[in-house]
Amino acid sequence: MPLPKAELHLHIEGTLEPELAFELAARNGVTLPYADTGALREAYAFDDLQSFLDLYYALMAVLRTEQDFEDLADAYLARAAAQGVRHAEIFFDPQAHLARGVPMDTVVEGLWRALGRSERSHRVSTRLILCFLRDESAESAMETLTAARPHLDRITGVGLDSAEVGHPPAKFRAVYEAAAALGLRRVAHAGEEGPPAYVTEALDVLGVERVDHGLRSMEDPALVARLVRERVPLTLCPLSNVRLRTVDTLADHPLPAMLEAGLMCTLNSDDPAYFGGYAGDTFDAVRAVLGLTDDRLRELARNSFLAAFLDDDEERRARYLAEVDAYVF
Ligand SMILES: Nc1ncnc2[nH]cnc12
Ligand SMILES: [Zn+2]
Repeated sequence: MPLPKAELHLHIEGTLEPELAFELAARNGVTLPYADTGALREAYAFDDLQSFLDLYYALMAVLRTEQDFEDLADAYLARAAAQGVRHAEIFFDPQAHLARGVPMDTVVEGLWRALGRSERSHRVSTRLILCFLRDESAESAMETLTAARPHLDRITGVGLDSAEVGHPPAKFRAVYEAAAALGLRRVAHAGEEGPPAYVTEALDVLGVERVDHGLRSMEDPALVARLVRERVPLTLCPLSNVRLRTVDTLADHPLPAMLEAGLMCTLNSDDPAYFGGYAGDTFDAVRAVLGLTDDRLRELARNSFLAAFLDDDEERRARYLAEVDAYVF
């Protein structure tokens, strides 16, 4: 039985496995520029974040109907459950779909068809987090939030993703203020490829409660001290960092140093269909390669539930934490 855990950094579009991509392409009459799943997998050799994003956005062409989004989310939840995920906070990128003529309604309601029954079908509780694309304009982000207004009963928070460098968090001050006024929780990618100053800005200007990645915080000792002091959760994604070449190899990943420094780290899979592993695979990999002790793995699992947006269901959080404490490695 795998260690119980929460997944807090997961792009649902990044769970699109090649097999499902071809199935949806056939269903929707979309022609993919790859002969088969093997040829598509061969394209998964990335130089950096942008080279990944180019393929990630291109493959979304197969996602058209509510059924497609439901199937995508259902496939993810089944895989996650098999790897010990008990709670998943799932990002989605509505602007990438709106730009292709797929309405917000189709995306949110399609995802919700899977998420709304996930506790029964997979024993996984869920939250949905709407991400703004930071390489689009601040006005577009605000329009997206407005388009999401009728669906806020399904949406727990907002996030910020896509190409980081050159798109500092402060660009999105107004939309984060509007999101906070609507009662939405706030997270943002920062310090993945961008500098530590973006992490500080995400905290101070956007008011984020968790930092997605935050890897480059390690370059700034004063920032590390602050993150430790304020117990800011970082949603780390080591397999993603290797595939996008922010670290050379998994053995070079700063996770052990980050834990040693007292940072509140969590382990996540980011875009598992592209980066070679889901949540359980990620735990297995860091255990094998970085030699983390059972106590450290338990700490990472506990952190994931402590950092989850479960404030409206503390009983559930306590149950999940008890499952972690009772786990025998
Ligand atoms: N790792 C990542 N960084 C930024 N934007 C993303 N969108 C999907 N995956 C992402
Ligand atoms: Zn991400």
